[in-house]
Amino acid sequence: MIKSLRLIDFRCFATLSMELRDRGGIFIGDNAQGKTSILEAICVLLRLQSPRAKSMRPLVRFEATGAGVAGECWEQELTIRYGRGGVQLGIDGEEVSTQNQYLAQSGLIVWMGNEDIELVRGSGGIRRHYLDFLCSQLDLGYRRALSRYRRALKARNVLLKDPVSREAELDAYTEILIEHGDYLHEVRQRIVAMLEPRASEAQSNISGRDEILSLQYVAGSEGGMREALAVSRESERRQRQTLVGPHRDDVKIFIHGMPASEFASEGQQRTIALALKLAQGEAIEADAGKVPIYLLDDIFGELDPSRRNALMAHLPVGAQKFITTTSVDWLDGGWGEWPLYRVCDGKVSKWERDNSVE
Ligand SMILES: Nc1ncnc2c1ncn2[C@@H]1O[C@H](COP(=O)(O)OP(=O)(O)OP(=O)(O)O)[C@@H](O)[C@H]1O
Repeated sequence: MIKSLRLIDFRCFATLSMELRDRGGIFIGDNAQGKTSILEAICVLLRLQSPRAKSMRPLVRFEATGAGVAGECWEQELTIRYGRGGVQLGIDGEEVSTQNQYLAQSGLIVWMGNEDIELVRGSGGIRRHYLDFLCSQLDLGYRRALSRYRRALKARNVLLKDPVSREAELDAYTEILIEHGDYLHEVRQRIVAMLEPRASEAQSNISGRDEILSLQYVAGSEGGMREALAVSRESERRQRQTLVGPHRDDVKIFIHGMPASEFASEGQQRTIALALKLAQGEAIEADAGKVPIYLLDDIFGELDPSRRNALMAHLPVGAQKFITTTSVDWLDGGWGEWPLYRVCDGKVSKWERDNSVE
């Protein structure tokens, strides 16, 4: 659970300091007021990663030179400072030297956003990103393996493009790809196997129908990295790039045995995306033994009332959940027990219930 959040020069917030409740809360406001930025800050604080920025730089308030995020999470004080000297991480006032050390203690999350529909109809890269975010929360070695794999892949592709053959160097990078590629493959395969039954059940629950969802992990390195690289050696020389490995993995999604990207309606695709995220939360709980925090960024507008209510009913009761929305009308008066906040122009105040029909 996150008990408090403090921001300095983060996105549109010059400063923000707020206590958070165990249940979570609903942040209500017009567009471009700062709602998503609050959820983003929680995501950064817990996972050192923003769902919409590749680096920390865009998170710094326009006029400022650095940004800070801090909060009490699972009884520890987490701090992140970002400025000219880079990123500084702290837990309970002690500086933490590596991101992995910080992430091992920080906390787990599920992010749900409007763009999640791309999990179903977008490219394989989007599904790999979804898997990477989940796998790195469940496997401590995953992030390191992924970053070493990516670096070796990049270097190897440069060598393959070089007209001068540099076999010894190529072989050295091949070994790194094999070591980390097989590791990534094993973790992804295990996690997809955990996801499938959970996603399938969530799909039936949210749709309220017998919609059969199935997943298939398609490895980009059939038969293991060493064999796959040996088989593709001639083709990769011709095409001048590494053709096999986890960077080519995908997760195929089927509804009633048919590819969901081609056969599912938009509403079904949104439901599948939600089911994948609910499955993510359950997999985290089963594997890590911790209930993740759920961050739901403005997803209710696109769902019909029955799917909205089904989603609310299937979010784990004991989990802390933070939701952003432009209006609470869809809650249908069911907001009685939710802490409600108004977000306006980079400031947060208590939502006055009398305003709820604005
Ligand atoms: N680095 C930054 N510094 C200052 N302001 C920023 C920065 N990055 C984004 N903003 C601005 O912060 C404001 C709030 O953005 P945010 O995405 O949090 O809004 P929101 O309330 O979630 O809006 P919506 O409902 O449209 O999703 C926007 O006006 C955005 O342009």
